[in-house]
Amino acid sequence: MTQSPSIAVEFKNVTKAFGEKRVLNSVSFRIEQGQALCLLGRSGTGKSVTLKLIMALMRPDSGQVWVDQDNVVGMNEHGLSKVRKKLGYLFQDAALFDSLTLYENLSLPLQRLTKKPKDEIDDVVHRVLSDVGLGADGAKYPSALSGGMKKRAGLARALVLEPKILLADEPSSGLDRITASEIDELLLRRKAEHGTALIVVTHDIHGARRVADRVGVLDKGNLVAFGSVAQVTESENDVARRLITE
Ligand SMILES: Nc1ncnc2c1ncn2[C@@H]1O[C@H](COP(=O)(O)OP(=O)(O)OP(=O)(O)O)[C@@H](O)[C@H]1O
Repeated sequence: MTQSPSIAVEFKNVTKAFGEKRVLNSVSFRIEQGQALCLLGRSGTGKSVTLKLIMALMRPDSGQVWVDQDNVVGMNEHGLSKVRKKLGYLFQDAALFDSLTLYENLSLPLQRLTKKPKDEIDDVVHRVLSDVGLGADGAKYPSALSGGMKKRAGLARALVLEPKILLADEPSSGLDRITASEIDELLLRRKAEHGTALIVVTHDIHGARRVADRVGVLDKGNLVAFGSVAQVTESENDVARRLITE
């Protein structure tokens, strides 16, 4: 089976349970290349599980998970490592090695996963660091960074391999409103300048309203609303409407 070339991520009737608890119940949605999806929902509704299914860190019980041109369900490790090169992840804790400088944290994946020579790696790392406003901070260790700087460093780490699709799990959690807006700006700029698709799990409705082309609301295992901010604001589903207009 082939997939439309413009698809970034598509779920087709994805179901996932842990024991008796059905976390996702036949969930289907599609996000195109260059679009931003914000996933909203109360705590424990399967938002992080959705990201893990996209990364193929988990398998669904049934259904298909398409990433770009491939259904990752049932794919072997060789295929998955190719697909994962298209994905960047911004984790809640930024996932930086504390014993390495920022520069070393960013150059490591380039050394491991590409054949780029050292001077090219230097160029890429400097460019990505300055893209996120940390151009002068490459020699610092993560412990010397503020919360907002750490998030930006995590974003730089996620972008250094130039992914087509960026997954972000609560990129603005723990940040003040202004710093959170700066992260949103960086995400939007990445989308505009590189056509990167964004899938952002967030509790920050303010940010979601600015960033999202599409909003998906998960509740009790179901995708209860999916559409533009305006469409979800008019949704017949109470939870979705309340979440987006909070
Ligand atoms: N590996 C696992 N084993 C068992 N249960 C799990 C596992 N991963 C997630 N769950 C359960 O699945 C449900 C959804 O978890 P998930 O982390 O996706 O929630 P979430 O919507 O991201 O919540 P939050 O907003 O609090 O981060 C929770 O009940 C969680 O306990």
